[in-house]
Amino acid sequence: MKYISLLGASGSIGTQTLDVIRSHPNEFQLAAMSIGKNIELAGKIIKEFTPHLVSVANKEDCERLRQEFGSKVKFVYGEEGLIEVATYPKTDIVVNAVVGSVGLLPTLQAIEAGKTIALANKETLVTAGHIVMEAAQKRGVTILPVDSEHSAIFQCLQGEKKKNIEKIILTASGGSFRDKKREELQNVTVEEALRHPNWAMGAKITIDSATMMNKGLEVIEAHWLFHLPYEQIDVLLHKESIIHSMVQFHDSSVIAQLGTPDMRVPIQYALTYPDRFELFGAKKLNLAEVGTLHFQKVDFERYRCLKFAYEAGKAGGSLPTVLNAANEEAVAAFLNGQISFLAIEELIEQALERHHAVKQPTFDEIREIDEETRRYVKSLLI
Ligand SMILES: NC(=O)C1=CN([C@@H]2O[C@H](COP(=O)(O)OP(=O)(O)OC[C@H]3O[C@@H](n4cnc5c(N)ncnc54)[C@H](OP(=O)(O)O)[C@@H]3O)[C@@H](O)[C@H]2O)C=CC1
Ligand SMILES: CC(=O)[C@@H](O)[C@H](O)COP(=O)(O)O
Ligand SMILES: [Mn+2]
Repeated sequence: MKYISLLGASGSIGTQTLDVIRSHPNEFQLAAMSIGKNIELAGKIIKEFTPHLVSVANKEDCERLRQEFGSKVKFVYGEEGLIEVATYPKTDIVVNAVVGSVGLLPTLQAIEAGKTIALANKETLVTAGHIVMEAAQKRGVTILPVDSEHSAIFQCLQGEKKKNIEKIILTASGGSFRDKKREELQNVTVEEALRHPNWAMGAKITIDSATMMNKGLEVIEAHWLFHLPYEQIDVLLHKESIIHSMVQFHDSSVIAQLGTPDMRVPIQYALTYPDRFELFGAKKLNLAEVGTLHFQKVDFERYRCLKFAYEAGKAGGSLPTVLNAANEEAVAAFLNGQISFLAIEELIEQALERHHAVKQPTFDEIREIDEETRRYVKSLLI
């Protein structure tokens, strides 16, 4: 039996992780979980999975749940609550499926506690990759990728030597506006931006896919996970999201991982690794039915956020922290109807341009820069 702590249980990755746990009751048990504000769903999950420990975002919701469930479950809240879930003694694997850089501290604490990490929360590695990877290495902790592209690369690299890699190729769907030219993006709506062609995901990542910042964050995530320089990380447009990513080796052989778009595959792989279990209800890939796959070079002027991410990643230091924090605030402002779609990239560009980079930021410096960047972007909205 593997005991699981699930951070972000009420989200898109969180609920799909619960699907995986539900279908393998003899292998997995939900020991602890966190949700943000979705108390109604929290109640349902508690009744079905009976975790021992539950964290919510605020004190009021924590009190409400205590009254409803009594002392059968321990309820905690806020950042301390997230840390308690991430370090729960009985837990073997922490699935980090919260959205945003709020995932950083619980990840670091889980590493300190020696937990295996199944990481969906890409913002953690973008904002503080050097700290997270160093901590994991020192503590001998494994970080298993959940993001579909990184899981694909991880699967392609099983049994391979790093020295033989020519490059990795992250595939990108192009997001909701992949068929639109840049000049057609002036007046696009939130509703249109939230219609991803291939994946049903949380709101923030769906907007990131539309701006292609998602791919930018993934490039930085791949740099840290696979210890590769940015020159060995390529992005290729592939609108069907059937090839989840590929590795090209020096002998010119290319290994790809394919499948119908279903996040339960990489989630389950992280939980069963190095084994594989049956994935109940999965739609098996039938290439004869699919017929044709499409590929296209990325235009960095069309997708400026991807360019910013490569630049910030290569420059390193505190720039990825600024990129991430500015993006989180800009996307939230777009989702709230405060700014236009194209203003997202303008705000990020402004935040990056004014920042005086710190070379090897400490955890405290990252926190400070993250908060300061958010204040700056918010000040531009007024
Ligand atoms: N969805 C997908 O298919 C994929 C997602 N990812 C990555 O996985 C992560 C999660 O994405 P996704 O599941 O789509 O996101 P969702 O928005 O669907 O879910 C986010 C989860 O985080 C919780 N949460 C949000 N803010 C806070 C906070 N301040 N404190 C504590 N909990 C919080 C939410 O709680 P509540 O809703 O209760 O408020 C929810 O449980 C992201 O980093 C994303 O980039 C990567 C690959 C694919
Ligand atoms: C499912 C997943 O991993 C997402 O990150 C997905 O990659 C989004 O698709 P695009 O960013 O390629 O549009
Ligand atoms: Mn992805």
